Amino acid sequence: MTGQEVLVRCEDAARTFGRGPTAVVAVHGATCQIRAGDRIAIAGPSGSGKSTLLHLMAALEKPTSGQVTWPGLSQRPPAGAIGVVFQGPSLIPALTAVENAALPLVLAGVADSAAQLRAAHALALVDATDLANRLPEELSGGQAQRVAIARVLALGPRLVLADEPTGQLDRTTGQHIIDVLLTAADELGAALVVTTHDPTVAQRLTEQWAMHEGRLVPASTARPPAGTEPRQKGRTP
Ligand SMILES: Nc1ncnc2c1ncn2[C@@H]1O[C@H](COP(=O)(O)OP(=O)(O)OP(=O)(O)O)[C@@H](O)[C@H]1O
Repeated sequence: MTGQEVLVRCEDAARTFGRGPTAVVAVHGATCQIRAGDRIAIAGPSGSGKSTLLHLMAALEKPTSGQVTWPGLSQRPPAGAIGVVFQGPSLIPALTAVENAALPLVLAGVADSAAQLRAAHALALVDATDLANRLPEELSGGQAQRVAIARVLALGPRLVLADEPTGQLDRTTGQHIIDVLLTAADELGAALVVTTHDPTVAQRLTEQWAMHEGRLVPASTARPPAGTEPRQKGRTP
């Protein structure tokens, strides 16, 4: 088990939007790392910088100061190795669930038949095999979110970053989505980071971090990550 391998390292990474008096510091210098096998919740109110921090980790945003590196991933910034699940599932309406899940693979140049097979496997991981031939309009919010998660899993990511994946769902469905993410991360051997407003969602992850006005608050480790070595003291945050 590569429990100590660092997948993402943020060193004093900050992101400011705009300039001058109207500039918004979305993330003040954040220092943290995500390791293989981690199960981390990042909680915080709306506007506290959770999405921006996730985007920095996913290389969707560049830090305005400090740096983000991916020591355990072969490509920098990593392509495909980091999967991002967004709050709204944003499936393509004209494509079936399996076609949606296969789309990133097809766009990456994987042959259609192989992409469909991998997509079908990913749908099975999220318990959505029976939804494969449905169009997005025929799916409930929770079902659509499971398909969106399958779309990410089909790429075989080493790290899954889920940005408020339960934000638009009722509590029971939201908890099911967390079950699905945890099971799929275990099956894939991927690390998992989930941002949330909901403390009951945050408690489902092994480790809880928090954002407050753009600052990452030190972690409280609820329990040691399953299958990994005990954490070293002084880990940040
Ligand atoms: N592209 C952008 N341009 C300008 N300001 C932005 C941009 N993205 C985020 N911000 C600002 O940065 C701050 C942090 O936003 P962010 O979306 O990271 O917070 P959040 O905690 O994820 O919020 P939510 O839970 O509502 O999604 C907010 O004040 C937001 O308005």
